[in-house]
Amino acid sequence: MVMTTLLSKHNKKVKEDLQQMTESNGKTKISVRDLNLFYGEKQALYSLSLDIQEKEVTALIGPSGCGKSTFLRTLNRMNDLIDGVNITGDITIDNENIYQSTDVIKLRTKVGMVFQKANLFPMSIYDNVAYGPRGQGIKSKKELDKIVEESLRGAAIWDEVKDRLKTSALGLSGGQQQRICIARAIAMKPEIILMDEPTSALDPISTLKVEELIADMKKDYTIVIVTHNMQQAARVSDKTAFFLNGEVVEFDTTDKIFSVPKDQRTEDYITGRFG
Ligand SMILES: Nc1ncnc2c1ncn2[C@@H]1O[C@H](COP(=O)(O)OP(=O)(O)OP(=O)(O)O)[C@@H](O)[C@H]1O
Repeated sequence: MVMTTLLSKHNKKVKEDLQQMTESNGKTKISVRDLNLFYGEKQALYSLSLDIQEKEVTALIGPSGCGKSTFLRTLNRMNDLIDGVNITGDITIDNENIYQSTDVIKLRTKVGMVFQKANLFPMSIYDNVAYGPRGQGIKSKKELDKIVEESLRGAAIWDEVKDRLKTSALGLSGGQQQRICIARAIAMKPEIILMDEPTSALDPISTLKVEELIADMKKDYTIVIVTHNMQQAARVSDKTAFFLNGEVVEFDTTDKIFSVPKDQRTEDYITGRFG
């Protein structure tokens, strides 16, 4: 009963947040054209083409193994770290082809990432958030204090941790750790944040908090999120791409995907007939 009330309150808040936010400004932030990806001989992505709009939340859904995480990782060239990966096609961010430019560090600063499991360092909350900015050469305590506070506020966790910034981040709950990971990403001042099933290891209450946070964050960031949770995609995203066997079967507004999908396979998936 308590959970039902919480959920309906949460759904209402997320919906209100979404409504309050101005309609997308219609600017394409990420443009993908004819993208193919091979792990050695094995093809994992087939001729993907889609445009991701600035300051929108785009959800990637589909059954296990259909290529969602692989695609997500192409957006900040994380697949470059895997031996034998071969990519053809184009991805441009702000009209710059990210596979032609060699500055991968700059790219990963602009395109931050939050993983399925919180992966904090065994150090204090403060040092976790300050880690990236320090790596960029910021030494002034005053400046770092400001970045840490702003990032923790941006990740909606400042009030919970402001009195224990110097204690170990690993002492926090899973949900809090995930929000620190989001703060750590924000501290790098990215424009795009990729999230790979960010709530799959979290309990329902922490999940709600992260979802509210995502809805709030899209005023500042372009967010691409992989999720297995269809309700989550419906709640937090503006656009949804349905992946199947390495292809994008359908990409449209989330409302349309969940109410009037064009492709029978999308309908079968979202109604739980397979997956
Ligand atoms: N490092 C890798 N080397 C070889 N094959 C890989 C590698 N990573 C993923 N694959 C394969 O690529 C395909 C797509 O995997 P991917 O993890 O992108 O799917 P997914 O939709 O994110 O799955 P899930 O929902 O289970 O996380 C799968 O067949 C997978 O086995």
